[in-house]
Amino acid sequence: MKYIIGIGGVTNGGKTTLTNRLIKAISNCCVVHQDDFFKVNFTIPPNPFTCSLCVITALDMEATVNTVKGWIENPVKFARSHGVQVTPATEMDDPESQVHILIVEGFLLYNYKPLLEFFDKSYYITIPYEECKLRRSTRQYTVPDPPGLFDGHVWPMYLKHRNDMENCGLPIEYLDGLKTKDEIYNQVYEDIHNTLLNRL
Ligand SMILES: Nc1ncnc2c1ncn2[C@@H]1O[C@H](COP(=O)(O)OP(=O)(O)O)[C@@H](O)[C@H]1O
Ligand SMILES: NC(=O)c1ccc[n+]([C@@H]2O[C@H](COP(=O)(O)O)[C@@H](O)[C@H]2O)c1
Repeated sequence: MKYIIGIGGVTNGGKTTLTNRLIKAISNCCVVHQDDFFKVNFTIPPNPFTCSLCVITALDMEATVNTVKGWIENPVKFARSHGVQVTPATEMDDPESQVHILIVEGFLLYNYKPLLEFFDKSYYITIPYEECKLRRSTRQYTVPDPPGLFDGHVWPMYLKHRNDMENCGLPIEYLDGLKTKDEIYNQVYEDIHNTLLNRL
């Protein structure tokens, strides 16, 4: 069995934090980080007024989809090539009975149609404006945000994409990013167990 879980959400909502805890706790679990598919030149500081950083065209989404397809084709090979240990299958095991999970994590997961069909679960972390601005102001990106980027580009783009996403047709499960890291992790871990892993 193969399941793909989306952890989407606002920048600095806690996607990476949650993902890192889940991959440690779940066996045979690989991850794809959308941030690894940026095709933007990060040596130039973004201009708050002409910035095109937080948009889908800043990302190589085709490559993201191909990476997901690579995992679907052979999760064991994918795991090995990404340094993830897989539980050894015995000769008696039916290969289909082994569970493999892929987490796809990123801020624009549900805004690219060709990716949508792959998700078995679609989580989305939200935090309010003030908290997001505060967390982003202390985050160390390759190129620091220039003054005005958050209000001029990052937050308006988030609102636009979130609005667009609501019509994507997926049953999105919203997570309150103001809860503690433990609370969010426990909520998602239990939900994954109850809805996916206990199906077997
Ligand atoms: N539930 C939480 N409560 C408070 N701070 C959090 C929580 N989750 C994450 N953080 C903090 O917010 C910042 C961004 O977290 P991160 O997981 O990198 O977010 P994202 O991947 O969504 O951009 C980090 O400093 C992290 O420690
Ligand atoms: N300035 C940089 O070096 C840089 C690099 C990669 C992503 N980003 C930002 O990261 C955000 C998405 O990633 P997070 O959801 O992990 O914050 C986007 O808002 C984008 O602006 C910035």
